[in-house]
Amino acid sequence: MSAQLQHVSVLLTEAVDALAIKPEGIYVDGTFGRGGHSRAVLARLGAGGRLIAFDRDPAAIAAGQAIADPRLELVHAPFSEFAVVLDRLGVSAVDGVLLDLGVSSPQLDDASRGMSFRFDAPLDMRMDTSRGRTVAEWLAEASVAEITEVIRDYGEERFAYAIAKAIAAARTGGAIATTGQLAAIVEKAVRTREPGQHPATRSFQALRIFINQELEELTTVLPDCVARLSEGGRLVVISFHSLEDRIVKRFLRDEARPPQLPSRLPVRAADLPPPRLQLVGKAQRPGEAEVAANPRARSAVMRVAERCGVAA
Ligand SMILES: C[S@@+](CC[C@H](N)C(=O)[O-])C[C@H]1O[C@@H](n2cnc3c(N)ncnc32)[C@H](O)[C@@H]1O
Repeated sequence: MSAQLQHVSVLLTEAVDALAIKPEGIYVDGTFGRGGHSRAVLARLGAGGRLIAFDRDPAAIAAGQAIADPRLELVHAPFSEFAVVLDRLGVSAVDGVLLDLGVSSPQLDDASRGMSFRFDAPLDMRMDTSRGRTVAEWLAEASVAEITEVIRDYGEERFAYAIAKAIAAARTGGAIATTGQLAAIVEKAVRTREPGQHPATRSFQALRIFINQELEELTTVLPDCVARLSEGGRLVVISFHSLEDRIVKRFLRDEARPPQLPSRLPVRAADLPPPRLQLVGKAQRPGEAEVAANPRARSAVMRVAERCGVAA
């Protein structure tokens, strides 16, 4: 791997500590990336432990082949297939799940992935390059209303409609095939610049989240993780933007809330199912030293919860 295409794991020690690893346990790393967290989990597992690591990016799975460890099972699949994959592997319960969401540095820094406006490259943005539509393909067909909705909802971009109209106007003259073309179109349509931020930042983030269905993936996997955690098992989630963190925060809060008694029905609190999770500590953010060493860590937020007693 070239020095440029490495990934520095965020909250590495904190996340692995939060998993409270039992040496003989079964763990899932839902986002293998370049395996920084996975290696640290393996280092704490005993000979009988097991780690199942997912990544939807074939390049991540290929990089992981370098780890020759019989305790590690690498799975090329989106983590929304968590339950199906665990069934296929004959695993009914696990002792911990880690999700380190979003994209890896190699995905952002490899120009050919088309995720960044820093390079001029084919407009792709898929994490899983083996399937699905590229952003260029989607932009060729989407309506102005659809493009507006994506850029507004996933990029929280004020100028979403102006950008969508500019995209629709530009494509009449030929396909928008490269990151450079898209960045130039967005730059002209955005009327007020945010200090220290490229005008295309929000639009690129929005299109990446949309094309990879990142929020749907997260919404699908969270309940499946809880359903498969053994008693005392930990769920550790690191998010990188407010849309993801909001989903994680609300999900954990709702799962940890004591059941609400219906006011007019004759139901006793003891008859209601207990909460499935309890929160472990508060949301944790990287310290100044970590952010100084790895600026991509600056927006990270880690939340941890533990599975409560599992009913027999
Ligand atoms: C932030 S990186 C993880 C880095 C990793 N923890 C490490 O230390 O090297 C996120 C990784 O998760 C993968 N990923 C993101 N969403 C995914 C999903 N829904 N299913 C499977 N993999 C996903 C990406 O392809 C990327 O490789």
